[in-house]
Amino acid sequence: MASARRIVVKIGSSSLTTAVGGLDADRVDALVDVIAKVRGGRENAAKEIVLVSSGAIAAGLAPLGLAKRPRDLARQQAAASVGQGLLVARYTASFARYGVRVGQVLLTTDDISRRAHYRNAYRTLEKLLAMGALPVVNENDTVATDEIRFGDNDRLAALVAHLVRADLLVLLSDVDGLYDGDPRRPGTSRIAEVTGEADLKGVVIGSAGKAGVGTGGMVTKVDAARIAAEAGIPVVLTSAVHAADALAGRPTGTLFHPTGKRSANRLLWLAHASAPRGVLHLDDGAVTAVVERRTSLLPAGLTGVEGHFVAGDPVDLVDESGRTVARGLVNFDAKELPRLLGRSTHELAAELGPAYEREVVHRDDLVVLG
Ligand SMILES: Nc1ncnc2c1ncn2[C@@H]1O[C@H](COP(=O)(O)OP(=O)(O)O)[C@@H](O)[C@H]1O
Ligand SMILES: N[C@@H](CCC(=O)OP(=O)(O)O)C(=O)O
Repeated sequence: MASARRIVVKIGSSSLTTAVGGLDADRVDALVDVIAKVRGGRENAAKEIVLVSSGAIAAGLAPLGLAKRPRDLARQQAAASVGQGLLVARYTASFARYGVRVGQVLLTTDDISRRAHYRNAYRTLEKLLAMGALPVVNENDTVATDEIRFGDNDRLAALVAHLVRADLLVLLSDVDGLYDGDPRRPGTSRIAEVTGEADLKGVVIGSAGKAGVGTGGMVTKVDAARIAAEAGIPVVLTSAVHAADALAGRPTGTLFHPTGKRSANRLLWLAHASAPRGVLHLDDGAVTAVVERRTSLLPAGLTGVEGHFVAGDPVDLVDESGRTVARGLVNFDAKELPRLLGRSTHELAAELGPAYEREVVHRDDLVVLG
């Protein structure tokens, strides 16, 4: 852990805002102090840090005269629009004390779920790091709709950690780790290490805390930890006041050990990040081919199509009982598919032209779901 060179740090709204709402400059500065110290100087930084920071909506509430987080998306987006500017201005000024430049990166689900966008996001983050800047990432709340929102930055942080091939993910919250029950109740204790699902058995994982500005509570943090651990990335979940320990690799909070191999999950993002835009129904033969033989999905094995998607969108592949067996990026628009159902690629190529010889979903763009 101490040797981790590239670290993604995620900080929650509850750790950046004051009790009465609005951005807490002192808490931002305290976090920046810790990050700037472990990162090292502007030249030859000892560690590369990507900061995933929540707090845009929370920071925008007071300036817009809102007493609490609004329920409707439009006002949340207005608050995020005002707050994101304030948040990044604050980080920029605070990191400037150490001569460190900040680069704002706002991501939508598309940026993580579509391959071309994914590569683009990767390139930008890599370049910022290579140029010695510190990326500050958030969801692009102002343009995201309910359907396409991550909604929580915990999972976004796990996907960013996977995207930049981080050595460590640090989730900072207002609670110093995962507890075996809601820590607001007496008699619960902190879990120091999680090595796999068995350690989470019987743990009561609850929703957001008292501050009322966080979104996911512990549920999304544990989900995020699972995603990262599955991708081979260790995760430390602790409170913002223990950030220095977490970043230095000293024991603190809850450590989630990696459960998967680092390279084995090239399409991890597809399974976890994408809101499927449609459903492809497969016959038994196609299910066996895709799930067991890991082949591409051809039109011959398709029995039905649902949804309004275009080529490149993520879709679910379901078996005859309606169970989702895989997810993939489809090569056709929804409206092209009905006439192709159950037909062989040779037949289609002869009838409609060589463009119709392609797979419905290529095996390189498929993840089989357990
Ligand atoms: N089992 C648990 N262990 C730790 N915290 C929990 C648990 N169940 C619920 N929580 C609550 O989750 C809160 C953290 O979530 P949230 O407020 O969304 O944080 P953030 O803004 O940092 O993302 C904690 O303050 C805690 O009250
Ligand atoms: N993108 C939102 C944050 C969403 C979120 O996950 O918040 P939190 O639970 O505080 O980490 C914002 O900046 O307000």
